[in-house]
Amino acid sequence: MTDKKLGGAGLRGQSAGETALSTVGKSGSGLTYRGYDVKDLAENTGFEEVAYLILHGELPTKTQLADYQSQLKKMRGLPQALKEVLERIPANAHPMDVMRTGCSMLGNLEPENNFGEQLHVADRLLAAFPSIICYWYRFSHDGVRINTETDDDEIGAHFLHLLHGKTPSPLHAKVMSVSLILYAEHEFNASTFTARVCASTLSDMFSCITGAIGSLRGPLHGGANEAAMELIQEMRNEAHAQEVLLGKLERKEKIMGFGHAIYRESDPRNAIIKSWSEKLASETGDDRLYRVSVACEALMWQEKKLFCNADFFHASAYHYMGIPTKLFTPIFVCSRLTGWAAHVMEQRANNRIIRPSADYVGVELRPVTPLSQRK
Ligand SMILES: CC(=O)SCCNC(=O)CCNC(=O)[C@H](O)C(C)(C)COP(=O)(O)OP(=O)(O)OC[C@H]1O[C@@H](n2cnc3c(N)ncnc32)[C@H](O)[C@@H]1OP(=O)(O)O
Ligand SMILES: O=C([O-])CC(=O)C(=O)O
Repeated sequence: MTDKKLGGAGLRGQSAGETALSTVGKSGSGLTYRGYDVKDLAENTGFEEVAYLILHGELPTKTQLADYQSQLKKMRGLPQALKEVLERIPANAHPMDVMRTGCSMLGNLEPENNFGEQLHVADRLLAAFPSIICYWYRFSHDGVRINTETDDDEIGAHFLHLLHGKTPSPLHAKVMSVSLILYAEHEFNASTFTARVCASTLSDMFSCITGAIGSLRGPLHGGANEAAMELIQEMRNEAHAQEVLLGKLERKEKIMGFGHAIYRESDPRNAIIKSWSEKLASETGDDRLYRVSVACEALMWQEKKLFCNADFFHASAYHYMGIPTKLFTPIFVCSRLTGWAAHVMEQRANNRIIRPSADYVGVELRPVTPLSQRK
């Protein structure tokens, strides 16, 4: 991993624009949002404060935070037409497809009429995304039409409340808040870049976010937290974890939840979610998933110098809170929306259409053979 070549494929190592939103892997600070270290934010703030910071530029005062939370709480309801669409999506649909459709449908019902509405649209999506995914999940899996308007101040607690039908414990509410903070923003990652490319054509916010959801869906990006869960749930103990991983490495399979396009030695979000996963493991009294995850981390470093990215310990943490695996990546959407929307706004504020060039490697110029003569 240390002699990695930058540049070339995947635009790796090339700057594709400027941002004032975050730094990733800058020496001395693993990850910062608008100048604050993510560790500092995870220890000392809640997700709504971070969402406000990312979208507005500064942390809110106490009054601003209270106003923001009460404003978001009022925006959790879903229009009837959107609920009807969600009810028609089958239980075996991919939940990221549900998010994509839900976002797109809301854009039909409540379009962004002009860019002056961009912050309102971001807030609306922030409030509505947990409602969209949980309304669909509870209807398609449990046959119930839930009321999506809870009184929880925090989005993470609200999500768990909708999912489980009861107010979560303080520990679970805290872990959700931390998790949403960790996933909120990450510079020019694939999904954010998708949003910015879409924004650069002067498209609307819903289109930018819908496209970003599509990019996040893949297992090389946001989908890795679900893939990591599928990997660890089969592992009986540490020795079995080693055996499974060595077999995969031997077969040159990718291990989901490891490695990163930018970080070279560690992902600063990992230590944070790992420590919360450990707390959840001791709370539940079943630490198998945590232990096998730690064994995977050690083995991957020993064998390949590959480290856990943000997704790996999220798998066990979410599982310990009773969250179905298929909802892991949609939670990422509920958080990353803040980064996406802020990047869309930043792109719009100093826009030039994003249109790189390509190196042509196809056939030389040739004449068209008339259809009757083609073999
Ligand atoms: C929140 C997030 O989106 S974080 C990322 C989530 N994605 C994953 O966890 C999926 C697994 N990881 C990966 O596929 C990759 O590490 C990525 C997509 C994250 C980064 O890709 P790249 O920048 O191309 O990786 P990088 O250049 O560092 O890879 C170097 C070598 O390590 C290997 N490698 C990288 N990650 C892994 C992995 N998880 N398992 C096995 N081998 C790996 C690559 O195959 C590559 O070897 P090669 O040159 O022989 O093919
Ligand atoms: O930055 C990346 O390439 C992927 C990532 O970790 C994120 O989007 O959080």
